[in-house]
Amino acid sequence: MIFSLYLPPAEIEDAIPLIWWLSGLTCTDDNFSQKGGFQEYAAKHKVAIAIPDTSPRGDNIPDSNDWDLGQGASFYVDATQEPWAENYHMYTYITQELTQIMHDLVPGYSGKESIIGHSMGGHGALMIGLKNSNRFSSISAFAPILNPIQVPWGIKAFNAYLGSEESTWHEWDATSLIKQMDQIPPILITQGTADTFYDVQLQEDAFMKAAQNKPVQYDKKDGYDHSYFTISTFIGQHIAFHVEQLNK
Ligand SMILES: N[C@@H](CCC(=O)N[C@@H](CS)C(=O)NCC(=O)O)C(=O)O
Repeated sequence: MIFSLYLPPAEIEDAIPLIWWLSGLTCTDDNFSQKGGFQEYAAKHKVAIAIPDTSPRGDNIPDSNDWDLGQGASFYVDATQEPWAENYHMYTYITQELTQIMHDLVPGYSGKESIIGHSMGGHGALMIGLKNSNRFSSISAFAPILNPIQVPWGIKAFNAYLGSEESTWHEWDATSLIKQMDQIPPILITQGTADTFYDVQLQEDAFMKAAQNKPVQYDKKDGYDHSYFTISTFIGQHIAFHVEQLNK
C-alpha cells in the first residue's frame, strides 16, 4: 500500500495533531498532495496530514473495467464478497494498520485526530468518523456521498463489496449511522451548487433530517463544482475548523 504523509515544520517541543484526508473515486494519494493546496495551512497550524490511497493496487489485485468500482474505488469498507474479500479491507487498513504506522511516523504526535474527505472519501470520512466518534475530534467533507445506500454509486459498490443483503449496508452508511447517535463530533460539510454529481449522488436531505439537532454545519457554495479547485479554495476553512477542535 502507498500513502503520503505531510509533516509541518515544527520544534521539538511542539505537539502535532494528525488530520486524515480521504480522496474520491479514481484518485490516488497524489491528487490531494498535488492539487489540494493544504500545505500552507497545515504548516501554519502545525498539523500533520495523512493521505491514504483510495484502494489496494496492483496487477494481482481484483479490479473492474468501471472507474467507479475496484481499484481507486474502495468506498473504504471491509468487503465480504468475492473477488474483493481478500484485499479490499480499507476500513481496517485505515483505522488499525495505517493508524499505527502514521502515529509512529509523526514526531511529537499529540494523540489528537480529525478526518476530512471528498466525495467517496467524504462518505469515508463521515462513516469512519462516526463509527469511531470517541477517537476523532471533528469530521469534515467536501461534496460527500452522504447516503450511499440510496444513490447509484453507493448501491453499485455496496452490492459488489458487501452483497445484496441490504441490512449489512447500514453500518457503512453515514445517514444510517448518524440517525442512531446522540453524541457526535462537530461536522463541517462544503457542497458546491454547480457540482454535476450533486442532485443524483450527493443529496443532503436524508442526512440533514437524520442530523437534526446535532452539530452539523452544511455550507452550500454558489457556483462551485466537484473539483479540486473547490477543495483548494475552502481547505483553509476546513483545517481551521479542525484545529479549533484539536486544540481544545
Ligand atoms: N472519472 C470520472 C470523474 C470522477 C471524479 O470526478 N472524481 C473525483 C472524485 S469523485 C476526483 O477527485 N477526481 C480526480 C481529480 O479531480 O483530480 C469521470 O470521468 O466522469
